[in-house]
Amino acid sequence: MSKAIKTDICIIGAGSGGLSVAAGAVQMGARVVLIEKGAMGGDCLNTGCVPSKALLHAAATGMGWRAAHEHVRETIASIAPHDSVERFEELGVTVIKGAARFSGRRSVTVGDTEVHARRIVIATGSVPFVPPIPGIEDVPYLTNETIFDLAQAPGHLIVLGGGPVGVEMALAHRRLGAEVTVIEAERALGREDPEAAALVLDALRAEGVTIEEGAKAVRLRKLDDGVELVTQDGRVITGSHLMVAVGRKVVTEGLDLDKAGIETTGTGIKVNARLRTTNRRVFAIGDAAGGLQFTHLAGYHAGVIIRSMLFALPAKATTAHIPRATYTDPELAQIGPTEAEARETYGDRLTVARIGFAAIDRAIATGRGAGFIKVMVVKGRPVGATIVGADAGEHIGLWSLAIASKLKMSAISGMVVPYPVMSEINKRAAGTYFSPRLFDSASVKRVVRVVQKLVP
Ligand SMILES: Cc1cc2nc3c(=O)[nH]c(=O)nc-3n(C[C@H](O)[C@H](O)[C@H](O)COP(=O)(O)OP(=O)(O)OC[C@H]3O[C@@H](n4cnc5c(N)ncnc54)[C@H](O)[C@@H]3O)c2cc1C
Ligand SMILES: NC(=O)c1ccc[n+]([C@@H]2O[C@H](COP(=O)([O-])OP(=O)(O)OC[C@H]3O[C@@H](n4cnc5c(N)ncnc54)[C@H](O)[C@@H]3O)[C@@H](O)[C@H]2O)c1
Repeated sequence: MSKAIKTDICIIGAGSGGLSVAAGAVQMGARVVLIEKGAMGGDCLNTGCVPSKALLHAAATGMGWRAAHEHVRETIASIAPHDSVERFEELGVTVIKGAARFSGRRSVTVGDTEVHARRIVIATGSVPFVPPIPGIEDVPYLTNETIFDLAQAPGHLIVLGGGPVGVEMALAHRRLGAEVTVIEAERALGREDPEAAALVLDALRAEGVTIEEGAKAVRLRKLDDGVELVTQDGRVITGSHLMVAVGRKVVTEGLDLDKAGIETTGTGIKVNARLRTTNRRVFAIGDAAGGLQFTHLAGYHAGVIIRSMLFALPAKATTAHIPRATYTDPELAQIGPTEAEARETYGDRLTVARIGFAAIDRAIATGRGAGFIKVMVVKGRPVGATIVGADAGEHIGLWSLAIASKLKMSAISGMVVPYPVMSEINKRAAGTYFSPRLFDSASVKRVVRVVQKLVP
Protein backbone atom coordinates (compact mmCIF):
# COMPACT_ATOMS: atom_id res chain seq x y z
CA MET A 1 0.00 0.00 0.00
CA SER A 2 1.73 3.18 -1.11
CA LYS A 3 -0.65 5.88 0.01
CA ALA A 4 -2.85 6.51 3.03
CA ILE A 5 -5.48 9.22 3.39
CA LYS A 6 -7.23 10.27 6.57
CA THR A 7 -10.63 11.89 6.15
CA ASP A 8 -13.90 12.62 7.91
CA ILE A 9 -16.18 11.01 5.33
CA CYS A 10 -15.43 8.43 2.63
CA ILE A 11 -18.18 7.82 0.07
CA ILE A 12 -18.26 4.77 -2.21
CA GLY A 13 -20.18 5.55 -5.40
CA ALA A 14 -20.67 8.87 -7.21
CA GLY A 15 -24.30 8.43 -8.28
CA SER A 16 -27.34 10.42 -7.15
CA GLY A 17 -26.82 9.54 -3.47
CA GLY A 18 -23.02 9.72 -3.19
CA LEU A 19 -22.74 13.01 -5.07
CA SER A 20 -25.39 14.65 -2.88
CA VAL A 21 -23.59 13.60 0.31
CA ALA A 22 -20.22 14.76 -1.06
CA ALA A 23 -21.46 18.19 -2.21
CA GLY A 24 -23.40 18.84 0.99
CA ALA A 25 -20.75 17.62 3.42
CA VAL A 26 -17.75 19.36 1.82
CA GLN A 27 -19.57 22.70 1.58
CA MET A 28 -20.34 22.47 5.29
CA GLY A 29 -16.69 21.99 6.18
CA ALA A 30 -16.09 18.22 6.31
CA ARG A 31 -13.12 16.53 4.62
CA VAL A 32 -14.58 14.23 1.97
CA VAL A 33 -13.16 11.44 -0.21
CA LEU A 34 -15.40 10.20 -3.04
CA ILE A 35 -14.62 6.96 -4.87
CA GLU A 36 -16.19 6.00 -8.22
CA LYS A 37 -15.32 3.03 -10.38
CA GLY A 38 -17.38 3.98 -13.44
CA ALA A 39 -18.90 7.15 -14.88
CA MET A 40 -19.56 10.06 -12.52
CA GLY A 41 -23.31 10.54 -12.07
CA GLY A 42 -24.06 6.82 -11.79
CA ASP A 43 -27.13 5.11 -13.13
CA CYS A 44 -29.48 8.10 -13.22
CA LEU A 45 -27.32 10.34 -15.40
CA ASN A 46 -25.77 7.75 -17.67
CA THR A 47 -28.16 4.82 -18.06
CA GLY A 48 -31.36 5.63 -16.13
CA CYS A 49 -33.58 8.64 -15.53
CA VAL A 50 -31.81 11.12 -17.78
CA PRO A 51 -31.46 9.10 -21.01
CA SER A 52 -34.92 7.55 -20.54
CA LYS A 53 -36.65 10.90 -20.10
CA ALA A 54 -34.65 12.43 -22.95
CA LEU A 55 -35.60 9.54 -25.24
CA LEU A 56 -39.27 9.76 -24.21
CA HIS A 57 -39.26 13.48 -24.98
CA ALA A 58 -37.58 12.99 -28.35
CA ALA A 59 -39.98 10.19 -29.27
CA ALA A 60 -43.00 12.34 -28.30
CA THR A 61 -41.86 15.18 -30.53
CA GLY A 62 -41.59 12.87 -33.54
CA MET A 63 -37.80 12.95 -33.94
CA GLY A 64 -36.28 10.12 -35.95
CA TRP A 65 -34.03 7.48 -34.37
CA ARG A 66 -30.71 9.28 -34.97
CA ALA A 67 -31.93 12.70 -33.88
CA ALA A 68 -33.53 11.18 -30.79
CA HIS A 69 -30.28 9.48 -29.79
CA GLU A 70 -28.34 12.64 -30.48
CA HIS A 71 -30.74 14.39 -28.11
CA VAL A 72 -30.08 11.72 -25.46
CA ARG A 73 -26.29 12.18 -25.78
CA GLU A 74 -26.57 15.99 -25.71
CA THR A 75 -28.80 15.88 -22.63
CA ILE A 76 -26.33 13.70 -20.73
CA ALA A 77 -23.44 15.91 -21.88
CA SER A 78 -25.24 19.07 -20.70
CA ILE A 79 -25.86 17.68 -17.21
CA ALA A 80 -22.51 15.84 -16.85
CA PRO A 81 -20.38 18.88 -15.82
CA HIS A 82 -22.55 19.20 -12.70
CA ASP A 83 -21.54 15.67 -11.64
CA SER A 84 -17.96 15.81 -12.91
CA VAL A 85 -14.65 15.12 -11.16
CA GLU A 86 -13.63 18.73 -11.95
CA ARG A 87 -16.66 20.24 -10.22
CA PHE A 88 -16.28 18.07 -7.14
CA GLU A 89 -12.54 18.74 -6.91
CA GLU A 90 -13.28 22.45 -7.15
CA LEU A 91 -15.69 22.05 -4.26
CA GLY A 92 -12.81 20.52 -2.29
CA VAL A 93 -13.68 16.82 -2.54
CA THR A 94 -10.86 14.32 -3.08
CA VAL A 95 -12.15 12.19 -5.97
CA ILE A 96 -10.53 8.80 -6.59
CA LYS A 97 -11.40 6.75 -9.69
CA GLY A 98 -11.41 3.01 -9.02
CA ALA A 99 -13.30 0.18 -7.35
CA ALA A 100 -13.40 0.46 -3.57
CA ARG A 101 -13.56 -2.33 -1.02
CA PHE A 102 -13.49 -2.44 2.75
CA SER A 103 -10.17 -3.34 4.35
CA GLY A 104 -11.36 -2.94 7.93
CA ARG A 105 -14.16 -1.47 10.05
CA ARG A 106 -13.02 2.09 9.34
CA SER A 107 -11.01 1.76 6.18
CA VAL A 108 -11.51 1.36 2.46
CA THR A 109 -8.97 0.38 -0.19
CA VAL A 110 -8.95 1.66 -3.76
CA GLY A 111 -6.01 0.82 -6.01
CA ASP A 112 -2.89 1.50 -3.99
CA THR A 113 -4.62 3.92 -1.64
CA GLU A 114 -6.03 3.18 1.79
CA VAL A 115 -8.63 5.63 3.06
CA HIS A 116 -9.23 5.85 6.82
CA ALA A 117 -12.48 7.62 7.61
CA ARG A 118 -14.53 8.50 10.68
CA ARG A 119 -17.67 7.76 8.65
CA ILE A 120 -18.10 5.70 5.48
CA VAL A 121 -21.07 5.86 3.10
CA ILE A 122 -22.05 3.01 0.79
CA ALA A 123 -23.85 4.51 -2.22
CA THR A 124 -23.08 1.78 -4.74
CA GLY A 125 -26.54 1.68 -6.31
CA SER A 126 -27.92 -1.21 -8.31
CA VAL A 127 -27.55 -2.99 -11.64
CA PRO A 128 -30.15 -4.73 -13.81
CA PHE A 129 -31.27 -8.07 -12.39
CA VAL A 130 -31.02 -10.75 -15.07
CA PRO A 131 -33.29 -13.69 -14.20
CA PRO A 132 -31.98 -17.23 -14.68
CA ILE A 133 -34.47 -18.11 -17.42
CA PRO A 134 -33.34 -21.25 -19.29
CA GLY A 135 -31.71 -20.17 -22.57
CA ILE A 136 -30.82 -16.64 -21.47
CA GLU A 137 -27.09 -17.39 -21.58
CA ASP A 138 -27.31 -18.01 -25.35
CA VAL A 139 -29.52 -15.04 -26.22
CA PRO A 140 -28.24 -11.54 -26.82
CA TYR A 141 -30.19 -9.17 -24.61
CA LEU A 142 -30.31 -5.48 -23.85
CA THR A 143 -30.71 -3.77 -20.49
CA ASN A 144 -30.90 -0.10 -19.51
CA GLU A 145 -27.09 -0.15 -19.64
CA THR A 146 -27.00 -0.92 -23.37
CA ILE A 147 -30.35 0.03 -24.93
CA PHE A 148 -29.51 3.73 -25.31
CA ASP A 149 -26.52 2.77 -27.51
CA LEU A 150 -28.53 0.87 -30.15
CA ALA A 151 -27.48 2.16 -33.57
CA GLN A 152 -30.80 1.41 -35.26
CA ALA A 153 -34.43 1.03 -34.31
CA PRO A 154 -35.19 -2.60 -33.47
CA GLY A 155 -37.68 -4.22 -35.83
CA HIS A 156 -39.56 -5.83 -32.96
CA LEU A 157 -38.48 -5.16 -29.38
CA ILE A 158 -39.60 -7.65 -26.74
CA VAL A 159 -39.52 -5.98 -23.32
CA LEU A 160 -39.34 -8.49 -20.48
CA GLY A 161 -40.97 -6.85 -17.44
CA GLY A 162 -43.88 -4.43 -17.24
CA GLY A 163 -42.58 -2.23 -14.41
CA PRO A 164 -41.67 1.45 -14.83
CA VAL A 165 -38.50 0.71 -16.83
CA GLY A 166 -40.38 -1.67 -19.16
CA VAL A 167 -43.34 0.58 -19.91
CA GLU A 168 -41.27 3.74 -20.35
CA MET A 169 -38.92 1.99 -22.79
CA ALA A 170 -41.87 0.34 -24.57
CA LEU A 171 -43.50 3.72 -25.19
CA ALA A 172 -40.31 5.44 -26.37
CA HIS A 173 -39.38 2.65 -28.77
CA ARG A 174 -42.89 2.31 -30.15
CA ARG A 175 -42.95 6.02 -30.91
CA LEU A 176 -39.55 5.71 -32.56
CA GLY A 177 -40.99 3.18 -34.97
CA ALA A 178 -40.35 -0.25 -33.43
CA GLU A 179 -42.94 -2.95 -32.99
CA VAL A 180 -43.03 -3.56 -29.22
CA THR A 181 -44.32 -6.42 -27.05
CA VAL A 182 -44.21 -6.21 -23.24
CA ILE A 183 -44.09 -9.56 -21.42
CA GLU A 184 -45.29 -9.29 -17.83
CA ALA A 185 -45.54 -12.26 -15.43
CA GLU A 186 -48.33 -10.67 -13.39
CA ARG A 187 -49.98 -7.31 -14.00
CA ALA A 188 -48.13 -4.53 -15.82
CA LEU A 189 -47.52 -1.57 -13.48
CA GLY A 190 -48.71 -4.01 -10.82
CA ARG A 191 -47.67 -1.84 -7.87
CA GLU A 192 -49.91 1.00 -9.04
CA ASP A 193 -53.59 1.76 -8.47
CA PRO A 194 -55.28 -0.65 -10.94
CA GLU A 195 -57.61 1.98 -12.38
CA ALA A 196 -54.77 4.45 -12.98
CA ALA A 197 -52.53 1.73 -14.40
CA ALA A 198 -55.32 0.63 -16.78
CA LEU A 199 -55.52 4.15 -18.19
CA VAL A 200 -51.80 4.18 -18.94
CA LEU A 201 -51.82 0.66 -20.38
CA ASP A 202 -54.88 1.35 -22.56
CA ALA A 203 -53.12 4.41 -23.96
CA LEU A 204 -50.01 2.31 -24.68
CA ARG A 205 -52.12 -0.32 -26.43
CA ALA A 206 -53.84 2.41 -28.45
CA GLU A 207 -50.40 3.44 -29.73
CA GLY A 208 -49.77 -0.13 -30.86
CA VAL A 209 -47.79 -1.65 -27.98
CA THR A 210 -48.74 -5.28 -27.31
CA ILE A 211 -48.90 -6.07 -23.60
CA GLU A 212 -48.97 -9.72 -22.59
CA GLU A 213 -49.99 -9.99 -18.92
CA GLY A 214 -49.97 -13.14 -16.78
CA ALA A 215 -47.09 -14.12 -19.05
CA LYS A 216 -44.16 -15.49 -17.07
CA ALA A 217 -41.18 -16.06 -19.35
CA VAL A 218 -39.84 -19.57 -18.84
CA ARG A 219 -37.65 -20.22 -21.91
CA LEU A 220 -35.60 -18.21 -24.38
CA ARG A 221 -34.04 -19.31 -27.64
CA LYS A 222 -31.74 -17.58 -30.09
CA LEU A 223 -33.09 -17.46 -33.64
CA ASP A 224 -31.09 -16.59 -36.77
CA ASP A 225 -32.71 -13.18 -36.88
CA GLY A 226 -33.73 -12.59 -33.28
CA VAL A 227 -35.14 -14.15 -30.15
CA GLU A 228 -37.97 -16.52 -29.25
CA LEU A 229 -39.60 -16.27 -25.83
CA VAL A 230 -41.95 -18.89 -24.40
CA THR A 231 -44.27 -18.19 -21.48
CA GLN A 232 -45.40 -20.59 -18.75
CA ASP A 233 -48.84 -20.93 -20.34
CA GLY A 234 -47.35 -21.71 -23.76
CA ARG A 235 -47.45 -18.34 -25.54
CA VAL A 236 -44.60 -18.04 -28.04
CA ILE A 237 -43.38 -14.56 -28.90
CA THR A 238 -40.65 -13.79 -31.40
CA GLY A 239 -38.84 -10.52 -31.85
CA SER A 240 -35.66 -9.03 -33.24
CA HIS A 241 -34.38 -7.72 -29.86
CA LEU A 242 -34.95 -8.50 -26.19
CA MET A 243 -34.72 -6.01 -23.34
CA VAL A 244 -34.57 -7.35 -19.78
CA ALA A 245 -36.31 -5.02 -17.30
CA VAL A 246 -37.40 -7.21 -14.39
CA GLY A 247 -35.99 -5.21 -11.51
CA ARG A 248 -32.62 -4.40 -10.00
CA LYS A 249 -29.87 -6.06 -7.99
CA VAL A 250 -28.11 -4.03 -5.30
CA VAL A 251 -24.34 -3.74 -5.79
CA THR A 252 -22.54 -5.40 -2.87
CA GLU A 253 -20.21 -7.72 -4.75
CA GLY A 254 -16.52 -7.04 -4.33
CA LEU A 255 -17.04 -4.66 -1.40
CA ASP A 256 -15.69 -7.13 1.19
CA LEU A 257 -18.49 -6.10 3.54
CA ASP A 258 -17.60 -8.87 5.98
CA LYS A 259 -14.25 -7.16 6.71
CA ALA A 260 -16.24 -4.24 8.14
CA GLY A 261 -18.95 -6.29 9.87
CA ILE A 262 -21.68 -5.11 7.49
CA GLU A 263 -24.63 -7.43 7.00
CA THR A 264 -26.93 -7.65 3.99
CA THR A 265 -30.58 -8.63 3.58
CA GLY A 266 -32.16 -10.38 0.61
CA THR A 267 -32.61 -7.05 -1.15
CA GLY A 268 -29.76 -4.82 -0.07
CA ILE A 269 -27.57 -3.67 2.76
CA LYS A 270 -29.14 -3.98 6.19
CA VAL A 271 -29.81 -0.52 7.64
CA ASN A 272 -31.78 0.89 10.55
CA ALA A 273 -34.15 3.88 10.38
CA ARG A 274 -31.12 6.19 10.51
CA LEU A 275 -29.60 4.40 7.51
CA ARG A 276 -26.80 3.02 9.68
CA THR A 277 -25.52 -0.42 8.71
CA THR A 278 -24.62 -3.11 11.26
CA ASN A 279 -21.29 -1.21 11.53
CA ARG A 280 -22.44 2.02 13.19
CA ARG A 281 -19.73 4.12 11.48
CA VAL A 282 -20.99 3.07 8.06
CA PHE A 283 -24.18 4.26 6.34
CA ALA A 284 -25.91 2.90 3.23
CA ILE A 285 -28.12 5.12 1.07
CA GLY A 286 -30.09 5.16 -2.17
CA ASP A 287 -30.65 1.92 -4.06
CA ALA A 288 -27.97 0.21 -1.92
CA ALA A 289 -30.16 0.61 1.18
CA GLY A 290 -32.50 -1.98 -0.31
CA GLY A 291 -35.82 -0.10 -0.20
CA LEU A 292 -37.37 2.16 -2.81
CA GLN A 293 -35.19 2.97 -5.81
CA PHE A 294 -35.44 6.56 -6.91
CA THR A 295 -33.01 9.40 -7.49
CA HIS A 296 -35.02 11.73 -5.26
CA LEU A 297 -34.94 9.09 -2.50
CA ALA A 298 -31.13 8.89 -2.76
CA GLY A 299 -31.02 12.70 -2.49
CA TYR A 300 -33.31 12.64 0.54
CA HIS A 301 -31.19 9.92 2.18
CA ALA A 302 -28.13 12.12 1.65
CA GLY A 303 -29.77 14.93 3.65
CA VAL A 304 -30.71 12.54 6.46
CA ILE A 305 -27.20 11.14 6.95
CA ILE A 306 -25.52 14.55 6.58
CA ARG A 307 -27.50 15.70 9.62
CA SER A 308 -26.37 12.62 11.46
CA MET A 309 -22.69 12.65 10.39
CA LEU A 310 -22.01 16.39 10.55
CA PHE A 311 -24.22 17.58 13.37
CA ALA A 312 -24.75 14.39 15.37
CA LEU A 313 -28.52 14.93 15.07
CA PRO A 314 -30.70 11.81 15.40
CA ALA A 315 -32.22 12.02 11.90
CA LYS A 316 -34.40 9.18 10.63
CA ALA A 317 -35.44 8.34 7.07
CA THR A 318 -39.18 7.96 6.50
CA THR A 319 -41.07 7.07 3.34
CA ALA A 320 -44.59 8.48 3.84
CA HIS A 321 -43.73 11.62 1.84
CA ILE A 322 -41.67 10.01 -0.93
CA PRO A 323 -43.54 10.19 -4.26
CA ARG A 324 -42.91 8.32 -7.49
CA ALA A 325 -43.86 8.96 -11.10
CA THR A 326 -43.81 6.93 -14.29
CA TYR A 327 -43.29 9.11 -17.34
CA THR A 328 -45.68 7.48 -19.75
CA ASP A 329 -48.44 9.33 -21.62
CA PRO A 330 -50.48 9.98 -19.51
CA GLU A 331 -48.07 10.07 -16.57
CA LEU A 332 -48.82 8.18 -13.39
CA ALA A 333 -47.77 9.54 -10.00
CA GLN A 334 -48.27 8.12 -6.53
CA ILE A 335 -47.48 9.05 -2.97
CA GLY A 336 -48.30 7.03 0.12
CA PRO A 337 -50.76 4.16 -0.11
CA THR A 338 -53.02 3.52 -3.09
CA GLU A 339 -56.76 3.42 -2.40
CA ALA A 340 -56.72 -0.37 -1.90
CA GLU A 341 -53.68 -0.23 0.39
CA ALA A 342 -55.21 2.61 2.41
CA ARG A 343 -58.52 0.72 2.68
CA GLU A 344 -56.59 -2.23 4.10
CA THR A 345 -54.82 -0.07 6.68
CA TYR A 346 -57.52 2.42 7.66
CA GLY A 347 -60.80 0.61 6.89
CA ASP A 348 -63.83 2.85 7.48
CA ARG A 349 -61.69 5.76 8.62
CA LEU A 350 -60.64 6.31 5.00
CA THR A 351 -62.31 8.89 2.75
CA VAL A 352 -61.30 9.07 -0.91
CA ALA A 353 -61.59 12.48 -2.56
CA ARG A 354 -61.63 12.16 -6.31
CA ILE A 355 -62.00 14.35 -9.37
CA GLY A 356 -61.20 13.94 -13.07
CA PHE A 357 -59.07 16.23 -15.25
CA ALA A 358 -62.21 16.48 -17.42
CA ALA A 359 -63.55 18.92 -14.79
CA ILE A 360 -60.54 21.23 -15.06
CA ASP A 361 -61.04 24.09 -17.53
CA ARG A 362 -57.39 24.21 -18.65
CA ALA A 363 -57.48 20.47 -19.34
CA ILE A 364 -60.59 20.92 -21.47
CA ALA A 365 -59.08 23.88 -23.32
CA THR A 366 -55.91 21.96 -24.12
CA GLY A 367 -57.37 18.53 -24.84
CA ARG A 368 -55.81 16.96 -21.75
CA GLY A 369 -58.96 15.80 -19.97
CA ALA A 370 -57.94 12.15 -19.55
CA GLY A 371 -57.10 11.02 -16.05
CA PHE A 372 -57.95 11.79 -12.45
CA ILE A 373 -56.71 12.40 -8.95
CA LYS A 374 -57.67 10.38 -5.88
CA VAL A 375 -56.63 11.59 -2.46
CA MET A 376 -56.70 9.18 0.45
CA VAL A 377 -57.78 11.13 3.54
CA VAL A 378 -57.82 10.03 7.17
CA LYS A 379 -59.14 12.35 9.91
CA GLY A 380 -59.01 15.37 7.61
CA ARG A 381 -55.40 14.82 6.54
CA PRO A 382 -54.07 13.35 3.29
CA VAL A 383 -52.09 10.11 3.67
CA GLY A 384 -51.75 9.29 -0.02
CA ALA A 385 -52.58 10.43 -3.54
CA THR A 386 -52.78 8.90 -6.99
CA ILE A 387 -52.62 11.17 -10.03
CA VAL A 388 -52.87 9.90 -13.57
CA GLY A 389 -52.96 12.42 -16.39
CA ALA A 390 -50.87 14.99 -18.20
CA ASP A 391 -47.83 16.01 -16.16
CA ALA A 392 -49.02 14.01 -13.14
CA GLY A 393 -45.44 13.96 -11.84
CA GLU A 394 -45.48 17.77 -11.63
CA HIS A 395 -48.59 17.77 -9.43
CA ILE A 396 -47.62 15.11 -6.88
CA GLY A 397 -45.06 17.32 -5.09
CA LEU A 398 -47.79 19.31 -3.37
CA TRP A 399 -49.01 16.14 -1.67
CA SER A 400 -45.47 15.38 -0.50
CA LEU A 401 -45.42 18.82 1.15
CA ALA A 402 -48.86 18.20 2.66
CA ILE A 403 -47.94 14.78 4.03
CA ALA A 404 -44.46 15.81 5.25
CA SER A 405 -45.90 18.89 6.98
CA LYS A 406 -49.01 17.06 8.23
CA LEU A 407 -51.24 19.64 6.54
CA LYS A 408 -55.00 19.28 6.65
CA MET A 409 -57.18 19.12 3.54
CA SER A 410 -58.39 22.60 4.52
CA ALA A 411 -54.86 23.94 3.80
CA ILE A 412 -55.10 22.58 0.26
CA SER A 413 -58.64 23.86 -0.32
CA GLY A 414 -57.56 27.26 1.06
CA MET A 415 -54.72 27.52 -1.45
CA VAL A 416 -55.37 29.80 -4.45
CA VAL A 417 -53.92 28.92 -7.84
CA PRO A 418 -54.01 31.14 -10.92
CA TYR A 419 -56.86 30.43 -13.30
CA PRO A 420 -56.66 28.38 -15.47
CA VAL A 421 -53.91 25.92 -14.51
CA MET A 422 -53.86 22.13 -14.60
CA SER A 423 -52.78 22.04 -10.94
CA GLU A 424 -56.22 23.36 -10.01
CA ILE A 425 -56.97 19.65 -9.82
CA ASN A 426 -55.27 19.51 -6.39
CA LYS A 427 -57.46 22.25 -4.94
CA ARG A 428 -60.57 20.78 -6.56
CA ALA A 429 -59.79 17.40 -5.02
CA ALA A 430 -59.74 19.05 -1.61
CA GLY A 431 -63.01 20.76 -2.59
CA THR A 432 -64.66 17.41 -3.31
CA TYR A 433 -63.55 16.26 0.13
CA PHE A 434 -65.40 19.13 1.78
CA SER A 435 -68.42 19.51 -0.52
CA PRO A 436 -70.52 16.65 0.95
CA ARG A 437 -69.71 18.03 4.41
CA LEU A 438 -70.81 21.55 3.36
CA PHE A 439 -73.54 21.00 0.79
CA ASP A 440 -75.26 17.88 2.12
CA SER A 441 -75.18 18.82 5.77
CA ALA A 442 -78.40 19.62 7.63
CA SER A 443 -76.50 21.36 10.41
CA VAL A 444 -74.66 23.67 7.97
CA LYS A 445 -78.04 24.57 6.42
CA ARG A 446 -79.50 25.25 9.89
CA VAL A 447 -76.61 27.57 10.82
CA VAL A 448 -76.92 29.46 7.52
CA ARG A 449 -80.69 29.93 8.03
CA VAL A 450 -80.21 31.20 11.59
CA VAL A 451 -77.47 33.65 10.53
CA GLN A 452 -79.61 34.94 7.64
CA LYS A 453 -82.50 35.54 10.02
CA LEU A 454 -80.55 37.14 12.87
CA VAL A 455 -77.77 39.15 11.22
CA PRO A 456 -79.10 42.42 9.79
C1 LIG B 1 -34.07 2.98 -16.96
C2 LIG B 1 -34.18 3.64 -15.60
C3 LIG B 1 -34.91 4.79 -15.46
C4 LIG B 1 -35.02 5.40 -14.21
N1 LIG B 1 -35.78 6.52 -14.12
C5 LIG B 1 -35.92 7.12 -12.92
C6 LIG B 1 -36.69 8.31 -12.81
O1 LIG B 1 -37.26 8.80 -13.78
N2 LIG B 1 -36.80 8.88 -11.59
C7 LIG B 1 -36.18 8.35 -10.49
O2 LIG B 1 -36.30 8.94 -9.41
N3 LIG B 1 -35.44 7.23 -10.57
C8 LIG B 1 -35.30 6.61 -11.76
N4 LIG B 1 -34.53 5.48 -11.85
C9 LIG B 1 -33.85 4.98 -10.64
C10 LIG B 1 -32.55 5.77 -10.35
O3 LIG B 1 -31.70 5.72 -11.49
C11 LIG B 1 -31.83 5.19 -9.14
O4 LIG B 1 -32.72 5.03 -8.07
C12 LIG B 1 -30.67 6.10 -8.70
O5 LIG B 1 -29.73 6.25 -9.72
C13 LIG B 1 -29.99 5.53 -7.46
O6 LIG B 1 -28.92 6.32 -7.07
P1 LIG B 1 -27.75 5.71 -6.21
O7 LIG B 1 -26.84 6.86 -5.86
O8 LIG B 1 -28.28 4.89 -5.12
O9 LIG B 1 -26.98 4.69 -7.19
P2 LIG B 1 -26.34 4.88 -8.64
O10 LIG B 1 -26.81 6.09 -9.34
O11 LIG B 1 -26.47 3.57 -9.31
O12 LIG B 1 -24.79 5.13 -8.32
C14 LIG B 1 -23.96 4.16 -7.76
C15 LIG B 1 -22.53 4.40 -8.22
O13 LIG B 1 -21.65 3.59 -7.42
C16 LIG B 1 -20.61 3.13 -8.24
N5 LIG B 1 -20.00 1.96 -7.58
C17 LIG B 1 -20.57 0.75 -7.34
N6 LIG B 1 -19.72 -0.05 -6.68
C18 LIG B 1 -18.57 0.66 -6.51
C19 LIG B 1 -17.31 0.38 -5.91
N7 LIG B 1 -17.04 -0.80 -5.33
N8 LIG B 1 -16.36 1.34 -5.92
C20 LIG B 1 -16.60 2.54 -6.50
N9 LIG B 1 -17.78 2.87 -7.07
C21 LIG B 1 -18.75 1.95 -7.08
C22 LIG B 1 -21.30 2.83 -9.56
O14 LIG B 1 -20.37 2.78 -10.61
C23 LIG B 1 -22.29 3.98 -9.67
O15 LIG B 1 -21.75 5.06 -10.38
C24 LIG B 1 -34.39 4.84 -13.08
C25 LIG B 1 -33.63 3.67 -13.23
C26 LIG B 1 -33.53 3.07 -14.46
C27 LIG B 1 -32.71 1.81 -14.59
N1 LIG C 1 -40.02 6.86 -13.32
C1 LIG C 1 -39.31 6.34 -12.33
O1 LIG C 1 -39.23 6.84 -11.22
C2 LIG C 1 -38.56 5.09 -12.61
C3 LIG C 1 -38.41 4.65 -13.91
C4 LIG C 1 -37.75 3.47 -14.10
C5 LIG C 1 -37.24 2.78 -13.02
N2 LIG C 1 -37.37 3.23 -11.78
C6 LIG C 1 -36.87 2.44 -10.64
O2 LIG C 1 -36.15 1.31 -11.08
C7 LIG C 1 -36.63 0.14 -10.41
C8 LIG C 1 -36.61 -1.04 -11.35
O3 LIG C 1 -37.65 -0.96 -12.32
P1 LIG C 1 -38.07 -2.21 -13.17
O4 LIG C 1 -39.19 -1.80 -14.04
O5 LIG C 1 -36.86 -2.82 -13.78
O6 LIG C 1 -38.50 -3.28 -12.06
P2 LIG C 1 -39.87 -3.61 -11.31
O7 LIG C 1 -39.50 -4.58 -10.25
O8 LIG C 1 -40.57 -2.38 -10.93
O9 LIG C 1 -40.77 -4.35 -12.41
C9 LIG C 1 -40.36 -5.57 -12.99
C10 LIG C 1 -41.56 -6.31 -13.55
O10 LIG C 1 -41.08 -7.48 -14.20
C11 LIG C 1 -41.98 -8.56 -13.94
N3 LIG C 1 -41.24 -9.86 -14.09
C12 LIG C 1 -40.31 -10.37 -13.26
N4 LIG C 1 -39.86 -11.57 -13.73
C13 LIG C 1 -40.54 -11.82 -14.88
C14 LIG C 1 -40.53 -12.91 -15.82
N5 LIG C 1 -39.74 -13.98 -15.70
N6 LIG C 1 -41.37 -12.84 -16.88
C15 LIG C 1 -42.17 -11.75 -17.06
N7 LIG C 1 -42.22 -10.72 -16.18
C16 LIG C 1 -41.42 -10.73 -15.11
C17 LIG C 1 -42.47 -8.30 -12.53
O11 LIG C 1 -43.71 -8.92 -12.30
C18 LIG C 1 -42.57 -6.76 -12.49
O12 LIG C 1 -43.84 -6.29 -12.86
C19 LIG C 1 -38.02 0.46 -9.90
O13 LIG C 1 -38.20 -0.09 -8.62
C20 LIG C 1 -38.08 1.95 -9.86
O14 LIG C 1 -37.94 2.40 -8.53
C21 LIG C 1 -38.04 4.37 -11.55
